[in-house]
Amino acid sequence: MPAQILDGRATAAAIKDELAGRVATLKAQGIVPGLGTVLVGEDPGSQWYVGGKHKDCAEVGIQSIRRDLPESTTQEELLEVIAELNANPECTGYIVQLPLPKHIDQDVILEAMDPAKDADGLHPMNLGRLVANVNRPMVSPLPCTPKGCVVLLERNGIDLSGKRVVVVGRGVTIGRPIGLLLTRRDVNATVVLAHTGTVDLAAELRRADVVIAAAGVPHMIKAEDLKPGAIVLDVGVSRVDDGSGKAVVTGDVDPAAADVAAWLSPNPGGVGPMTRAMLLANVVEAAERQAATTQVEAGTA
Ligand SMILES: Nc1nc(=O)c2c([nH]1)NC[C@@H]1CN(c3ccc(C(=O)N[C@@H](CCC(=O)O)C(=O)O)cc3)C=[N+]21
Repeated sequence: MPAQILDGRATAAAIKDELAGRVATLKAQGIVPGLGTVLVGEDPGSQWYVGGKHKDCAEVGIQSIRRDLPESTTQEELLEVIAELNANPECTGYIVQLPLPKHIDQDVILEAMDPAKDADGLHPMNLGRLVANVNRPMVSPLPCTPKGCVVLLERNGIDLSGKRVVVVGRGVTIGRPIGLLLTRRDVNATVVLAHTGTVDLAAELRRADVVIAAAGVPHMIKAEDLKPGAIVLDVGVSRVDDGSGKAVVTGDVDPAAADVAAWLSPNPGGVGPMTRAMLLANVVEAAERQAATTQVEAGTA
């Protein structure tokens, strides 16, 4: 029996409907959530992602603020834009689209953001709160892609308690943080973090109840490496030539995995839309935190 599909588009659409209601509640309290995006350079993929975020915002009633800067922007100039968004009251949360050009130090930029406005959950303070396990919606944001993976499984009724999860890839946006979410008591999975230095990845994959493929290597996860009945999340995104000179989005998982897995998140159509929905959720949560603080200060809580 072919794998059941973890439909990220449908799950994200349901979440966006719920968020639209929360945005309306905030607006009734006089708070308008606003997402800022900072894009440096002209990479078509990055431009497409940023455009998508603004469309998503419009759909749920979040205002959006866009800062598109040329490739030649210096680190100092970018830091000025960060300072402006930190101070801008209309911007309740923002993201800096990654990757940044090579002449800019990503860590310096992320650290300069106001952690309370970090819609991606990638500020070192917020990642630190995740490590310290003090990270709850009313405290600070979670990174969007890891959160999107966990919510996609949850909303499809998949319980990870006691399951052996193999994460492939150690990048900061997914591979590194996701194990911290999956090993919380409320999720309760056991996690192996595999990477390019892993000896015999196939052996690790064969023992995995759940595979989270986030390496960014097209079709590296083969059907024959999977345990029959595995749950497979295809997170990696690559753009490859389809043979006619057209670039198509390709995941890390060979499509033949659908014959072996019990559940499969397709790519596109799986974790990507969930990442976008979680960004919106982070913006709404940040505005809700702001609303709660304002009420406490006004003595109306
Ligand atoms: N600061 C920052 N935050 C990010 O969250 C971030 C980033 N930088 N840099 C790039 C990666 C990648 N990423 C995706 C978001 C949505 C889809 C997505 O929605 N994809 C659709 C369509 C794919 C297509 O057709 O191109 C899908 O999977 O169905 C994919 C990938 C966010 N990232």
